[in-house]
Amino acid sequence: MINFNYENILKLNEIDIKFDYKEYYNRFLNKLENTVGFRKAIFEDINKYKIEKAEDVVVIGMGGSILGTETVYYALKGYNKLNNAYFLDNTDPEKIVKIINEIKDKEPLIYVVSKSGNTLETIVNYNLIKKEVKGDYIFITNGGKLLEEAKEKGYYIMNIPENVPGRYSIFTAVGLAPLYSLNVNIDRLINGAKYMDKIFLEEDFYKNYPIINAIIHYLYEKRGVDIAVLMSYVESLYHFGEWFKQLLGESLGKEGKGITPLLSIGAKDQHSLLQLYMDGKKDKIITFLTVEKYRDDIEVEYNNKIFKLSEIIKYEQLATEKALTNNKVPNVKITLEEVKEECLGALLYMYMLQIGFMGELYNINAYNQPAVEEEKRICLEMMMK
Ligand SMILES: O=P(O)(O)OC[C@H]1O[C@H](O)[C@H](O)[C@@H](O)[C@@H]1O
Repeated sequence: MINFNYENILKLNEIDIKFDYKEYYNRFLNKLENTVGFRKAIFEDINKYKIEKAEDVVVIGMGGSILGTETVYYALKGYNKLNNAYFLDNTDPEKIVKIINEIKDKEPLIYVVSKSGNTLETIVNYNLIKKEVKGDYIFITNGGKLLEEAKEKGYYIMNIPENVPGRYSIFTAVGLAPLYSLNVNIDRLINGAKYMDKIFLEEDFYKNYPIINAIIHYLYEKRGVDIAVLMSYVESLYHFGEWFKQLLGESLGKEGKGITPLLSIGAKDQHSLLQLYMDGKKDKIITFLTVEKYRDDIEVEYNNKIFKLSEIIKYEQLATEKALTNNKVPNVKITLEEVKEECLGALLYMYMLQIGFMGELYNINAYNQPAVEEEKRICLEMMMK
């Protein structure tokens, strides 16, 4: 289903991964049992999220309230029989007006997703949709202006467990309800997370993917390697990168600490950023994201030899990995069997566990984001002058 390979880290032998992690691990398990709910969420009865399916589904949200849903939808779109999704996840007028023009003659199912219920962009986009589009509404929110609106209008309301932070909430109503409406098999998504949970409980540290990847990144960051490059050789996982960016950046970027996420797509970025990775500052660790099997393939001739395109991109990934290792650039590799619900569920949950555990290693709160409030205050003062 999913494999994590860190042989190149062992080859470089620059860090001692025989790290005494048990105290941190037990503290993390305890936190997941008693204060942070994203692990408990995967064991909930998910039938409560199966509200209805719809040909056209609008999702209005920001950050953790929409990035996970986009990740799964765009990864599967075109291969699974999915319904039409329209994501209002920004305030770019060109993007939003285009979407409104696409849906104004349809009668979509509209999800308004916001844990706080007070996010500016989500309220603004809801106000636009309310004015321009006829449809049925489902609100997924715990409070604020949007909960008041939903109650006043009598809309269907779903809540998010208070102890599940937004960027860790894909396996709650936030992701599962809209994905069900879009015809994603959410049972298989959760099964993938449960598969990863078994790996997370693995006593053998060297097989515990999220823990060992956390320790590798932590020990390398201590050596000044504080940029985590996610280099995906699967373009349909582009939105996973956007989700990963928020999870890593917002969870660990505190108290002057943090690791900077940097997204790359292979093979393209071999022609744009590889020079920097190979011969620039040695401050990056590369995570390759690959698949055993692409869902499409085609034969092509090169230098009088016939290849499958999947063979070529795999040679390119392996060559990049080898060149980086030769140049002592640390790198690890995650390989999905293929892009399907189970593998996506396992991947998303692996990173929640990895980054949550890194919060334990750094002894910081990986679940809040106090620093984002200042911008909101300044923006509101400017807008309401
Ligand atoms: O779900 P909401 O309350 O609307 O929050 C949406 C997003 O905005 C906040 O400002 C935080 O930066 C994110 O962690 C959060 O996911």
